[in-house]
Amino acid sequence: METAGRTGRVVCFGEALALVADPGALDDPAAPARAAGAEVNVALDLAAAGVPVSWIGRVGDDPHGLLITRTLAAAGVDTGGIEVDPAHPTGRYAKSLESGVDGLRTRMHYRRAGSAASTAGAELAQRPAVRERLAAASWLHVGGITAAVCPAALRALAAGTGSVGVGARRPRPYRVSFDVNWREQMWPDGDPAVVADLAGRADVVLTGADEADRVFGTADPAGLREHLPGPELVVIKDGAERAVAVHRDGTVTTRPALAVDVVEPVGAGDAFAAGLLTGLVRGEDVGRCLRRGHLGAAAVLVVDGDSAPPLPARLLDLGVEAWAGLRIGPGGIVEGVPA
Ligand SMILES: O=C(O)C(=O)C[C@H](O)[C@H](O)CO
Repeated sequence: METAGRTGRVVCFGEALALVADPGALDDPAAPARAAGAEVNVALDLAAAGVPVSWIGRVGDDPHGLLITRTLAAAGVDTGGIEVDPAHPTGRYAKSLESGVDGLRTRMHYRRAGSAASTAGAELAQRPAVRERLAAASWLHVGGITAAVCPAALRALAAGTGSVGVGARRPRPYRVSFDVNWREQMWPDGDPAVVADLAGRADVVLTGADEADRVFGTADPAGLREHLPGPELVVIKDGAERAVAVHRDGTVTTRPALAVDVVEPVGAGDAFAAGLLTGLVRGEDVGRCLRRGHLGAAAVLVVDGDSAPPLPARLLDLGVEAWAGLRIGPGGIVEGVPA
């Protein structure tokens, strides 16, 4: 994928959330927390992999907004495109582990209604700090949560005024990656049309197999391509099994996932996206990019936070059998240590 003459910079746009450590403190706007939110996670994971990245969006003029901005900056993410909203708080969320029929599962508790992110309007796309960053970017990364929380801002980007936006005239000076991130509860009418439309305008689409079924009516690679003829690459993540990339000409690249002793899964999809983008930004072949996605996801699956640096890049070069023999746990590689 050519992004010649550009800096390799990725711009991530979405909702920042404060991940509050104690669910009982979720209503406290100063509760101890970590930086989270899908595109914030992607930005942190990209920065950890050494990819130049900016995060743009709105945070509240409150301790959590400051924490998120400082966390991003400390990780090396460009924060010059962040807007501070004096009138609305930063969104918050907490997670708890609860037992379900198939064992322990994560439950997420949100305080995001009326958040600073949700007030980002059409003017966001026109702000000089945003236009400058997009003008210099190789990639814009957004997703279905952005579409639900910041619809006006994303619509403006999708309108593609001039040379910037999800729907800007092609060839655009940068690629757009779109993570479907379907959240049923965020779409009261249950209609996935907006998300499907945005995905169709992107260059690279990431989707879980289950959400592909829900949003496009199929997770079958060929069938999905009929719904998404435009993107260069459609990546279907099939849980702990594999990731499948369907190229525009219909050819398919598949890479198995790693065996992982999962601690907590939130953020793994974002880490997969960051890994994939890391490879794509660097012009690597798609199989290697999928492996980078798995290495990123595995690193987040074994921590209770929502972002983490990817596992060592030397694992990318393992043969098929050595890769299949790896098992990753909280301390790193549990089985199948390569020489
Ligand atoms: O699940 C959601 O709706 C969120 O916005 C949280 C995201 O999953 C995010 O990745 C958590 O850090």
